[in-house]
Amino acid sequence: MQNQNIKNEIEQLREEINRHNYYYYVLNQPIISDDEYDALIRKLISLEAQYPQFFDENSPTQKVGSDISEKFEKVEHKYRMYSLEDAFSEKEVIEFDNRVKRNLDINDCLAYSVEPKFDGVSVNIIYENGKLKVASTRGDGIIGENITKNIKTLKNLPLVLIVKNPPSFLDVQGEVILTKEEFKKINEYREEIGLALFANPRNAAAGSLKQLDPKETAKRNLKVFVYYIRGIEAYTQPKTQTQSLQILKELGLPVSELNRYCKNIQEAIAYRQTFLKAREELPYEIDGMVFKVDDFSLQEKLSYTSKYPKWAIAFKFPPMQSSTTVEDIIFNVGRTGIVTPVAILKPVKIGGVTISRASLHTFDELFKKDIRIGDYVFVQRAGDVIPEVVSSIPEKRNGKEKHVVKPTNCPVCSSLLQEEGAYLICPNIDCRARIVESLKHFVQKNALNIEGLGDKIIQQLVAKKIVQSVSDIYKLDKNKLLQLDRMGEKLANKILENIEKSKRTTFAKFLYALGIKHVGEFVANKLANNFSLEGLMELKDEEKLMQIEGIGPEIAKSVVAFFKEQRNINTIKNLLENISFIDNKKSTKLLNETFVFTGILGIPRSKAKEIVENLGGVVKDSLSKDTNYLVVGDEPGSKLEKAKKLGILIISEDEFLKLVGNELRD
Ligand SMILES: NC(=O)c1ccc[n+]([C@@H]2O[C@H](COP(=O)([O-])OP(=O)(O)OC[C@H]3O[C@@H](n4cnc5c(N)ncnc54)[C@H](O)[C@@H]3O)[C@@H](O)[C@H]2O)c1
Ligand SMILES: [Zn+2]
Repeated sequence: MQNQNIKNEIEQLREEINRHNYYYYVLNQPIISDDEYDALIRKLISLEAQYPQFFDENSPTQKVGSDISEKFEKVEHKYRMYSLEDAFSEKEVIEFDNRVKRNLDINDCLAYSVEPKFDGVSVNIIYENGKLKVASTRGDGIIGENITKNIKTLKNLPLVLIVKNPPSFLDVQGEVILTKEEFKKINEYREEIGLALFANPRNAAAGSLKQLDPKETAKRNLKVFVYYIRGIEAYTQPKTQTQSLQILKELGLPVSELNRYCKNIQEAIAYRQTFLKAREELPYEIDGMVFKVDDFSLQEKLSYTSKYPKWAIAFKFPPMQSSTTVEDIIFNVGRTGIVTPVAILKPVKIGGVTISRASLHTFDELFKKDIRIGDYVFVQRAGDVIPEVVSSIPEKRNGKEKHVVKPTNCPVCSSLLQEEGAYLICPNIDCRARIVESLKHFVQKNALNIEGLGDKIIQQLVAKKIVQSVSDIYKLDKNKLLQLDRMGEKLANKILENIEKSKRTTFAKFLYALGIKHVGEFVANKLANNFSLEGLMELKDEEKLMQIEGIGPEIAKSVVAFFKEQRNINTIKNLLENISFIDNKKSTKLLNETFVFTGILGIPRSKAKEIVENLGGVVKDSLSKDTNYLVVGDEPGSKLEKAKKLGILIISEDEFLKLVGNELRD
């Protein structure tokens, strides 16, 4: 009886996973997040291992998920296409390394080719006598779909190999991907015309690649990276994965710059570690690093399971996306009066952080995305920005979900709200919510950095009318602070000390702290570099502002309007009774010098960038002839070699800090 129950459970799991495979691979519209899917797979793997009597070669644990639709002509692969085994912890990876060594009966270290695991669509591409002949999708691994016409629209893939004697036959595998930016654009467009949104760039890439009309594919700006040579004739035969990647590069095919040969598993793990944060700055998604046993003769000995090579493992990153339910949608009044809908979520862990609210940006977006209270949604976190709701999952509705109604009055001060373009605005400058938000912004780390003045304290200060404008912060004293709940001597002293410290700041930080609409840190720096405070107050129109690169009409308009408002001028004057600027004038120490960074630095990259920009320099992501300095941290990437070739000045982090001098003192 017990066995019957287990069998049922296994079968139900298989059925459920197959259903999700269909949503994911064929429709490109998953209804659960990848981590939920991975959990189902893991559960099934463990049950199947425990109860081998229920083995089934058709189980989704034994086969790659098939993306075969009825839309395209079929192609039989010359070489079978596999998936990859996953690992989620260092322990699992070490186990893998040990298992491989055991199977090979060796004790020495194993060298690996470590490569980014692109989160895209697997494709097989065949060149004959240097010409692109056929391209196909993975399909079920044995038979794929012919997407040659679509692949030919990819701009970074050569149709002809430009080497003197190209191989007579070349069979490669790679990944078609979409940049994060392009993904956003596609979803914005779909939102506009009322189509279901893609949950992530991978699904969007798959949807874009498998368009019946190649012209549609061409519009999507897809890219491909190749990572396997599966067959090559009349050309150098690679003996290792590292050599294969070199040959691919030499043939002019797009190969990732992030691939690296690592002489043992520790080095491989350490290299992957450097991408935990760095991946957020890459223009496309990678969801892990693939470790491949480098030596082909060893690969051959290890061979394959029915689903993946036994010589490779994907060491995944914690996912940045998950799904959860919307428990409520509330209206938040920002410091500029803009009212935004915010989703209150059933708490969910994403990339190690618990998320319980997510922005919905504007009401237009909320309605277009059709997010309802009670909905299941995909939620995404990127870097330090506020998490956002990507899309709802209508398949999971039960009919009890509630639509949101646009408010007519400010939820805080009850003023009648006004429509301004895409925005809904509380026009009351004295609205308590606006003051609270202005204060929160003002004391932020990147603004005037007044630690200790937390949200709860600010709310009390405003509710008790002790503070009614940002400049009132400088009128605070111990007596006033001690009127607040949960305020002790010690905290009060600390806050006053920090307020004192904030009185010396840079002009750029001051401008940013004012909370002018559309003026973030970047624009504040630009303004500070080009204008004095008087200059900004004297602006008659937008023209002068718009001559500055990076400042468009909308920003310019908002800046001019801000300095025209007498209330704001008064606030500035009151603030300047206490605040003075250091480095008020733009430093020209590094004027127009170009910097590129590589490897891990002791200080955050953002900080290094800020320092350079404050001194008039420029930071770029990639090297060119015009680069002046390459700053090298620990474990530098391929940029180091390239810089040597280009004859660029290479300096260490210490040298860099010396070069920028005092700028680091906070
Ligand atoms: N949310 C859902 O409903 C759902 C459903 C099905 C699958 N999925 C997701 O898809 C995963 C399974 O998909 P999969 O079988 O394609 O496996 P995978 O995406 O986890 O890994 C295998 C693939 O990685 C790709 N890859 C990228 N870079 C590579 C490199 N440098 N070298 C080699 N291969 C590289 C290849 O295309 C290969 O096929 C699941 O773990 C899950 O995250 C989600
Ligand atoms: Zn209001």
